[in-house]
Amino acid sequence: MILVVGGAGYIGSHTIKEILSKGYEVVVLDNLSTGHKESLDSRVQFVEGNLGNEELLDHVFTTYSIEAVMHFAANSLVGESVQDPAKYYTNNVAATLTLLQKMKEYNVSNFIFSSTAATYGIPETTPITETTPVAPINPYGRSKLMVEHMLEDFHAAYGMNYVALRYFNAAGAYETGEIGEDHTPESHLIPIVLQHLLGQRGTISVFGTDYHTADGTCIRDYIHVTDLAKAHVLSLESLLNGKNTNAIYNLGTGKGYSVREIIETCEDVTGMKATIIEADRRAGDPDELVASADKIYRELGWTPEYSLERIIESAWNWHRSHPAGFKVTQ
Ligand SMILES: NC(=O)c1ccc[n+]([C@@H]2O[C@H](COP(=O)([O-])OP(=O)(O)OC[C@H]3O[C@@H](n4cnc5c(N)ncnc54)[C@H](O)[C@@H]3O)[C@@H](O)[C@H]2O)c1
Ligand SMILES: O=c1ccn([C@@H]2O[C@H](COP(=O)(O)OP(=O)(O)O[C@H]3O[C@H](CO)[C@@H](O)[C@H](O)[C@H]3O)[C@@H](O)[C@H]2O)c(=O)[nH]1
Repeated sequence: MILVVGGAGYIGSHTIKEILSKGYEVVVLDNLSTGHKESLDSRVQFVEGNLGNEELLDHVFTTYSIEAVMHFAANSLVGESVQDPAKYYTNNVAATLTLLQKMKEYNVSNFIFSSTAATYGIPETTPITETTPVAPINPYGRSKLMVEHMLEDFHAAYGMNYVALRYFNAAGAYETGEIGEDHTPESHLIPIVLQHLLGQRGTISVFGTDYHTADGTCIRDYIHVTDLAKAHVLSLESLLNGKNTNAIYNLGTGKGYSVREIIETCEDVTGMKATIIEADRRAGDPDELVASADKIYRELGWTPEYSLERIIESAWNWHRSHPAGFKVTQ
């Protein structure tokens, strides 16, 4: 059985679909702080509660025969992490340490971790490889890097095997449209643009038009959530079959798109016109973040399948059919 911590969230719920399709059983631990019970596949077992709760973890590890843990649970708003770093170090670092200690106690030694491109901070070169120096510039990125360091040390000292996946910008929705992204507040560009086109937001603010990029707006690498999910399954199998014991991989497409290009592609996909406002830069946004995902291709054969158009089409399918997110009953 695979324990998916944070499985009621956006990326976790999509990854569960892929894990189940490979025949594994899943138990989810989630406190529903940002996740949605409605996003959970009916085949999973669900335990509601906090991952930092030792008694609850005792219950989970004694009730289920866990062979690996996937850990998606975290707070992940960069701005909030600057305002309230204690929340980030408590939930993303301290609670994760409790989980790792319990895994050690119960001899569960396979761990897959949701890390982030935010560990690189403002990189000097592009595309970013796993050997590009890490230098996070906010508490969110630092909290993720701290867990990566813990994993390195737990691997060396206790034989904990892990894969840390540094996601670039997760986007899109499940192909059937039954689950998708539903964050409150929503901070991510693509859902914001689509919500605007659905009439749910008056305008879109473009944060900064004087970056060192061709059109002056920030460039990011948008990766479909199902492509991310498939990388998790390959990582899981590489741990279970002993091919991997400790690895860090970037997960991106290798293609960068500017904020303006994203808005234009949303307009093309929907056939609608957006109203934009050129706003100030958002603190802590690097000019350009584009991944080299060669390492995971070489080692695990992973390659992303979704183009930007298909990412946005899938997101549009979700937002149109669920204008209020999971609050709508189908
Ligand atoms: N969305 C992105 O673009 C992106 C990019 C890089 C990294 N990440 C990382 O990927 C992971 C998943 O991101 P997401 O967008 O799916 O986030 P999300 O907020 O949708 O999902 C997180 C889930 O964890 C749960 N959770 C949080 N704290 C918990 C706790 N203490 N105990 C139990 N459950 C808890 C939430 O209820 C939620 O269901 C996060 O770790 C995030 O930092 C996301
Ligand atoms: O209303 C908006 C929202 C965003 N942006 C811009 O759009 C780009 C993408 O922003 P967003 O979708 O918020 O993603 P990122 O800030 O790039 O962060 C995501 O990608 C990171 C890795 O690259 C992860 O670490 C984070 O968790 C994840 O939220 C950035 O240049 C933003 O300034 C706007 O111009 N207007």
